[in-house]
Amino acid sequence: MALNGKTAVVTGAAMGIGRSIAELLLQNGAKVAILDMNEAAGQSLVETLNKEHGPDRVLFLLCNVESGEEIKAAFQKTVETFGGIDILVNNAGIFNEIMWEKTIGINLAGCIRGAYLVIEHMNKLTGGRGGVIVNVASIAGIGLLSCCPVYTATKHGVVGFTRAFAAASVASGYGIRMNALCPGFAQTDLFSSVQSRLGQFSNLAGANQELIEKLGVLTSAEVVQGFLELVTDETKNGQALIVLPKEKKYATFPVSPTD
Ligand SMILES: NC(=O)C1=CN([C@@H]2O[C@H](COP(=O)(O)OP(=O)(O)OC[C@H]3O[C@@H](n4cnc5c(N)ncnc54)[C@H](O)[C@@H]3O)[C@@H](O)[C@H]2O)C=CC1
Ligand SMILES: CC/C=C\C[C@H](O)/C=C/C=C\C=C\C=C\C(=O)[C@@H](O)C/C=C\CCC(=O)O
Repeated sequence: MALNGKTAVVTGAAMGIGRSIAELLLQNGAKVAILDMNEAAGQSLVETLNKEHGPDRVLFLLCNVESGEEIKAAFQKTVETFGGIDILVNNAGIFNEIMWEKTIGINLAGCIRGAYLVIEHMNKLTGGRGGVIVNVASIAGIGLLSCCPVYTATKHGVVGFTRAFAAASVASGYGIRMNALCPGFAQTDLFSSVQSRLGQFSNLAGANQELIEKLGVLTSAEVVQGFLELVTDETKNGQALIVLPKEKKYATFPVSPTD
């Protein structure tokens, strides 16, 4: 899929990894709707991006991905403004083992909510032109982080949802691809606040620090290397792309646990 002239929606894009994804899409000729619950940061980013990329290519929409109504309204506004939705990036996420139900509601349910609500705009069976969804998971969606079982569970959930949705979309003829981006640690506000948001297993903060030192820390700009491949390469569907400071690789899964 060539990006020039396409429309993308990126959740949680006012800062961090989502912001870098929105910037990359704009640099490649797409129009971008930035959805976020941080209005001040979102508005300020749009002003900056309008100056860099010219007017009428970027839109900020206040949206909490915990609300299906707000996501639905944001998608509708995007369609009215840009004429459709070709790309959805479910990026909004939090790290909070204390408020663990909220973590599930945003990281996993938010991603499912976005995907199910964008189907009506993309589904080829109902007049849509198809599209691609990228879910920002984590390598905690492939391996484990013992200091944060809930965060790990949400990201494993996102990877499982991605693989099953991708297969279901092919089997149903929707024309919608879905892939997961699985970065290691990245220097963002979420990463900086981890220590204060560990809950039940905050005693394992030291082990986590050792893992951070072993794996290294990415910049947001490095994280999004590989993102373009998941969007543009039409052969990529149901894939989980791991991004670490020194390598990028696709996760491999057993064909079937019963084989
Ligand atoms: N920073 C890291 O080490 C890694 C982060 N990730 C994932 O990347 C994604 C982005 O994380 P970061 O950029 O690090 O976080 P961040 O905290 O820097 O940015 C997150 C953005 O999402 C927005 N947001 C949070 N909750 C929201 C909600 N309910 N509705 C709408 N917007 C909401 C925030 O306002 C913020 O603009 C998350 O899904 C995270 O789990 C994955 C791997 C590594
Ligand atoms: C603390 C969370 C910070 C940012 C969130 C984020 O999504 C980043 C995750 C980055 C790393 C995930 C690491 C996964 C590691 C593995 O897969 C394990 O196999 C590594 C082996 C042992 C770790 C044991 C432990 O966690 O104590």
